[in-house]
Amino acid sequence: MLSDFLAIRLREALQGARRQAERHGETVLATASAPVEPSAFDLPSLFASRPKRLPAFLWLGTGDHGMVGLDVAWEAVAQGEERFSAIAAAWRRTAKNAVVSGEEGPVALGGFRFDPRRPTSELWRGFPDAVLSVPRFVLRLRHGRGQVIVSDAVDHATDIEARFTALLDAWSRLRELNRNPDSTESAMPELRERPGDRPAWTALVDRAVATIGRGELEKVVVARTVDMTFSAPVPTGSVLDRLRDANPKASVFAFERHGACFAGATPETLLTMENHAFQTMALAGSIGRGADPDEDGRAGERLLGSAKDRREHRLVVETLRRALEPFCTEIHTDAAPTLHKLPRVQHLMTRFGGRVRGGTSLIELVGRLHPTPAVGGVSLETALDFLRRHEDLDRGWYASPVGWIDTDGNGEFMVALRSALIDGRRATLFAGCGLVAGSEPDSEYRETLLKFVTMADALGLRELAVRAVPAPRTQTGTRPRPL
Ligand SMILES: C=C(O[C@H]1C=CC=C(C(=O)O)[C@@H]1O)C(=O)O
Repeated sequence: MLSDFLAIRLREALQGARRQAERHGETVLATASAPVEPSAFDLPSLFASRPKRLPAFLWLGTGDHGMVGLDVAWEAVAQGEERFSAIAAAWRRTAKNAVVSGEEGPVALGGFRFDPRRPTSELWRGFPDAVLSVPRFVLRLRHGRGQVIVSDAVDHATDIEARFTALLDAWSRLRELNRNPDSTESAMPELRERPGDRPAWTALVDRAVATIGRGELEKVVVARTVDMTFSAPVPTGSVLDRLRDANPKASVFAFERHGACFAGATPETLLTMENHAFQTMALAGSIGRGADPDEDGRAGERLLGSAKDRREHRLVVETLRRALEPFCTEIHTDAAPTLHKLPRVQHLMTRFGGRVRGGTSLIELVGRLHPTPAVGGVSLETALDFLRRHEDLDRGWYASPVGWIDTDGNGEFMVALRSALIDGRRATLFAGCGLVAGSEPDSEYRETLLKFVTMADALGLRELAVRAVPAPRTQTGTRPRPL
């Protein structure tokens, strides 16, 4: 049962929303919230206990902010190049009219497709070009406090009492499920590389470097996938637990749609906004972690001193600055890149902060920034054209913005890296590398292995060998080869 307190607020919000819907002749979002004891819930287990096929959302930010959303009260879907402005406009209208009873208004979570001009493959069938959803039930933990937020969409004909009872019933069923999280049975993963993958990667990198050599491109980020198969359905709750525990500097996300779950632990902030203050970062240029502090320090120094990685990074910094300038009254950045050390890999990072002009929309600005040259390239159109022709892969939501927004327009969007699409007994893992003049297929290949490790580890694969074996330039074998 909902607490009496929340039940009173919910009925009040539903009634208010119905009056508003009668006045305006459109659907209105009703939201009620009340405090809960934060320690009563474990967010990954709550996510994992969702009934099959119920849409579910998980967001674990780098601070103490996390939330789980279950089911959908309101959703905007958009297709095509204008997807960001369409979603921004839909949210602005809905947020403005929402009827709120309690401290917290509705929170919407969503994601975007990397390139809407590429056809959607079977793999990403449940993930449209852009979706923003307000979950029906959200449990949000922030600053050591917890809130349950219940939302529903109401129109002039909604039977408020029937809706109220249905929400109470649904919530008590979900609370029951929270006590029975998914099985922790070992799903015994196997990771196989498809036989043609390594030569295809070598050919792709060679082609990109040749295109760069001809002066047609400065940088392009190419990506590849590996598949993991499991003897039983992937226990998502344990995977998300492991992602959270192993990646304290990353934001952990999971979006479950139509039975498939897109999840990851990404280190890259695309844009956060709070009361006109924004933050973003350039993250590009990578090297592995050393086995001990000395070796690790030397690897970091090599990365800081690598002309190739500095060029790869500088293009992101310059492009971000140019994209932000028209929208900002103030921008400050780190004077030089620093090392961002993650468990298996370290990156060059330049942080940006400042203030946006009044009226700037978080989602529209996210659309202006995406894709940065950390996942796309320079020049952007030539890089996208290169990827459309030569990258034999549907990126879906990988390398794209995922995040959340509230009714004041504050929120957080990350670039969905170090991620995988989990569907029953199969997971497809994604990783990419920035290529500039001087990039080499073998070392870029090893870099993708380092990037796969985040998800491979969480999915229970203990030893993803990151071997320094040079790739055979031609390979004709047909047997799958373990990595
Ligand atoms: C494209 C990815 O990483 C980006 C972010 C950091 C470093 C990168 C690099 O060094 O290539 C990439 O630009 C990925 O993880 O799939």
